[in-house]
Amino acid sequence: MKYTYLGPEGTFSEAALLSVPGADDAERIPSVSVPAALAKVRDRSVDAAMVPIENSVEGGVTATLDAIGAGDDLRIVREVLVPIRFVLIGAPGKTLDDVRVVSTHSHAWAQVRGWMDEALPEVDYLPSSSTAAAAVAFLDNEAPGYDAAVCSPIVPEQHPELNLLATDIGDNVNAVTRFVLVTAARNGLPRPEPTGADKTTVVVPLPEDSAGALMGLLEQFAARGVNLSRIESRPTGEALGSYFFSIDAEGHLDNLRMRNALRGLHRVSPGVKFLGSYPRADGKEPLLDTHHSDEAFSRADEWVDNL
Ligand SMILES: O=C(O)C(=O)Cc1ccccc1
Repeated sequence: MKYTYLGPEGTFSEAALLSVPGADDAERIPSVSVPAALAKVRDRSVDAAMVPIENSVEGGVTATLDAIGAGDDLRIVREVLVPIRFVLIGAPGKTLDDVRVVSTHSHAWAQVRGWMDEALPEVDYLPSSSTAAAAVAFLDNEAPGYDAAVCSPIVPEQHPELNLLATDIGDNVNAVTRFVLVTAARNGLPRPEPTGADKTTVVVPLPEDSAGALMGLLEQFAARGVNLSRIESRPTGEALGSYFFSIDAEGHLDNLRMRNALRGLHRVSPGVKFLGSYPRADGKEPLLDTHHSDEAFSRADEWVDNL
C-alpha cells in the first residue's frame, strides 16, 4: 500500500495515518492540501489518503466534505479518532512578547482562540496549509512572515532545535478530530466487512421546490430504524438555495435496514452518492429494535414474495 496525507511530516493527519496497521512501514507521500491528496487517489498514484473530516470543536472540515462529495469515485474505508493537543513554536530567537503574527491551519486556530485572547490578545492570524507546514518553515532560517506557529507536540519532538514557547494551548482538553482513510471506489481492494459497529457515509442532494424535502430524506432512515451520527448541509455552489447533505448513518451497506434506507433515498433523491461503509472507530454498536433486524427484513420480504 502507498499512502498520502495532509503533510508535511508532523501533522495530525500523519499521526492518524500512522495508527493504521502497516502504515508505518508503507510508503507515505505528503500532500499540500486535502484536494491534492484526493487527486492522488483519483489518479491512482497512491492507494489511499488520510484526511481530516470532522472535529469536536469546529464541526465538519468543509474542504474535505466538499472534495470527497465531488464525484462518486471515492470510498471511505476507515475512520480514526485523534486526541488533539497544541503547542506554540516561535521563530528563532523570539520570545512570547515578540509574537505579533501567528500562523497555523484554520482548524487549529479555531481551537486555540481562547488561549490567544488571554496570552496574546493583539495577535494577527495568517492561515497555513497545515499545522506542521507553519512550524517547519522556521527550520529554513528565512523569515516566513509570522512570528509563531501552532502545531502538534510531535513537531518539536522531531525537531528539538525549534523554539518551543508554550505547551497545551488548546482551549478544550477533550478536543478530538476524526480522520478518514479514502480509496478509489473500484480499486480491487477488499471492501470493509460489517463488524456490527459500522458507519455509512452518503452525500444527498436536497430535492428542490418540494415542501418537506428534508423530511422526505430523513424519513428514509427513520422508517428503517437507522440512526444518524452526523448530518451537515453544504451549498452545491450552483445557485443560492441549492444544497446537499453530507450524512453519516449507523450501520453497513450489508445490513438490510441500510439497503432499504438507501433504496428509499435513491427514490427521493436519485443523485445520492454512496461514500462507503466502514468500522466505527469507537466500536459503539447501534441500538436496534427487533423489527429492524436483518431477520425481520428478510421475513417481511419472504412474506410479500409469497403473497
Ligand atoms: O494541519 C494538520 O496538522 C492537520 O492534519 C489538519 C488539522 C488541523 C487541526 C486539527 C486537526 C487537524
